[in-house]
Amino acid sequence: MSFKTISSHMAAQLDKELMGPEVGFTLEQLMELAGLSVAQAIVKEFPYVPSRKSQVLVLAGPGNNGGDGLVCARHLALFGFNPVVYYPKRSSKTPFFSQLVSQLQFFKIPVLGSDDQWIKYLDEKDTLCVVDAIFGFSFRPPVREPFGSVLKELRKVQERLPIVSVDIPTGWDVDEGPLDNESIVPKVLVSLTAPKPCASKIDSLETQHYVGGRFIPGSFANKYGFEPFDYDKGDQVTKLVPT
Ligand SMILES: NC(=O)C1=CN([C@@H]2O[C@H](COP(=O)(O)OP(=O)(O)OC[C@H]3O[C@@H](n4cnc5c(N)ncnc54)[C@H](O)[C@@H]3O)[C@@H](O)[C@H]2O)[C@H](O)CC1
Ligand SMILES: [K+]
Repeated sequence: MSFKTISSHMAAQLDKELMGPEVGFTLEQLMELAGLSVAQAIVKEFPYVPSRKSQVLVLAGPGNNGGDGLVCARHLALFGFNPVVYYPKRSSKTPFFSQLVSQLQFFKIPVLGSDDQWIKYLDEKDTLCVVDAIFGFSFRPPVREPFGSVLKELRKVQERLPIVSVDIPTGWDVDEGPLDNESIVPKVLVSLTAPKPCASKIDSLETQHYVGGRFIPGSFANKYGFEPFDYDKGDQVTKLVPT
C-alpha cells in the first residue's frame, strides 16, 4: 500500500516539537507509548497459543530506540511473554534509562550486559521472536561494534527466528533503505508516529508493517505532511495492509 513517509530530518524535528515548550510532552511519556505500541504489535502478530514458546529476546541499543525496547520488554512481561534483554551499551544521558533498567529488575526480567552470553537466546526452539531496538532514526552508517557483530548473528537466524524492528530495521539507511544484501530483513516493522522513507523499501510479502506511537492529533500530522493513521478503538498500533 502507499503511505506518506517522513524523512529522518523531519522525524527528529517532529520529536523536538512534541517535546518542546509549546506541546510539552516528555521523552518518558513518548517512550512509554512507543514501547507499549511495539508490545501490542507483538501480541497481534504472535497471538497467544497455549504451550507456545514465550521467550522474546529484546536487543536494546544506546539511544532512545533502545529505551523503547526496554519499555517494550516490561509490557511484554505484563502480556505473558518471557522477555530477556541484551543491553550492552547503557545510556548515561539521564537517570531515566537506569530507572527503566530498575523497573525491568522489579519484574525479574534478565538484563544482560556486554560480558554476558546473549547468543544462546537466538535459538528458535525457545525464543518466539527478537525485538530489534538497536538503532532508530538517528542511526548513521557504518554500524560500530558491538552492534556490527550483533547484526551478523541476526542475519544468520532471521529465516527461522522472526525479527521485530522498532521504527527502523537496524543497519538500514533511514532515508534510503537497506544498504546491501547483508542487511537484516525483519518479519515485522513497527514505524513510530509515521513511517520513515526506508519503510517504503520493505517487501510486503516478507515484512508485516505496523504504525504505532499514537500520540499526535490529526492537525499535527497534517503539519508534517501526512494523514492520521486509522487506529481501531483503543489500539496503540494499526497494521498497514497492502492493497
Ligand atoms: N516521536 C517518536 O516517534 C519517538 C520515537 N522515539 C524513538 O527514538 C528513536 C530515535 O532516538 P535517538 O536517541 O535520536 O537515536 P537512536 O536510538 O536511533 O540512536 C542514537 C544512538 O546510536 C548511536 N549511533 C548512531 N549511529 C551509530 C553507528 N553507526 N554505530 C554505532 N552507534 C551509533 C548514537 O551515538 C546514539 O547513542 C526513534 O527511532 C524511536 O525509536 C522516542 O522513544 C519517543 C518519541
Ligand atoms: K531498530
